[in-house]
Amino acid sequence: MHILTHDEPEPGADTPLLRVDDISKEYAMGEMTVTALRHVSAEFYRGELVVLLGTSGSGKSTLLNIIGGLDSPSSGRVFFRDREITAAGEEGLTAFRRESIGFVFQFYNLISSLTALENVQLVTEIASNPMRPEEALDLVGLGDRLNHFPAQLSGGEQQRVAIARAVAKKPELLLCDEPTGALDYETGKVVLEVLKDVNEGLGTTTLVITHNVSISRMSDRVIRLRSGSVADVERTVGKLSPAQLSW
Ligand SMILES: Nc1ncnc2c1ncn2[C@@H]1O[C@H](COP(=O)(O)OP(=O)(O)OP(=O)(O)O)[C@@H](O)[C@H]1O
Repeated sequence: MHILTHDEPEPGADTPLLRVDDISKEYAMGEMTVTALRHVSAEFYRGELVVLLGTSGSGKSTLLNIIGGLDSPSSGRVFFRDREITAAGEEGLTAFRRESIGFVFQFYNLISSLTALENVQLVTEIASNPMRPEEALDLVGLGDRLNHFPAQLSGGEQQRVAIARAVAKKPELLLCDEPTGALDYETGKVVLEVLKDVNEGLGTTTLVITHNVSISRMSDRVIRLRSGSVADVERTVGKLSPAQLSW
């Protein structure tokens, strides 16, 4: 049975890898102001797999983009270990994204004129301590598709190339925005298996945005957003593997 208990830090993992401290985000839309996030605080620990759950418009992507240094909050602070990334400046943010963060989006964002291997090489060439691109593609089960172009790959395979590209630089934090949103049920599960393997095999702290409550059962913790606020944080007891999930 799946039981959730209230949030407690993992034993021995009391220093968060990343901490979001009272962030709010407002967008000016002509005369109007849209509030995407309201006083959100959260902590993410090394090696965790955290699911960010919430209905459309609840602020999930905004939070993920701020965590990854793609966007900045209107107020509040974000710390990566003891470094305040909200005070980093453009150059510091670029280095943070390049070295420490891997992104996986719903639509794979591969370069169509480059092979799977070349798409991954784009990242490994600029990272300071990457794995070999072949190794990254092997990790996602695509060691035999190195020279395929995106159009010669299925949606699930393209998403696995995108995951290989994101993890090849050995980021400490992998941020995934609806990674199975464009995939059918079975293919989605294969992609979730790859994310689990990366999380467990490499110890990469992983955040996964989803609308799908069932996917939260493969997480260590679930953070639920509602109208831009954290509605609930729960630890998953009786974690399931993606193969055991159904929806
Ligand atoms: N660039 C922007 N300009 C104006 N408003 C924005 C912008 N980005 C997001 N918003 C608004 O902020 C709120 C939160 O958006 P966000 O994309 O973070 O939600 P979400 O939970 O990820 O939704 P979805 O599941 O549909 O992707 C929404 O009301 C959205 O319309």
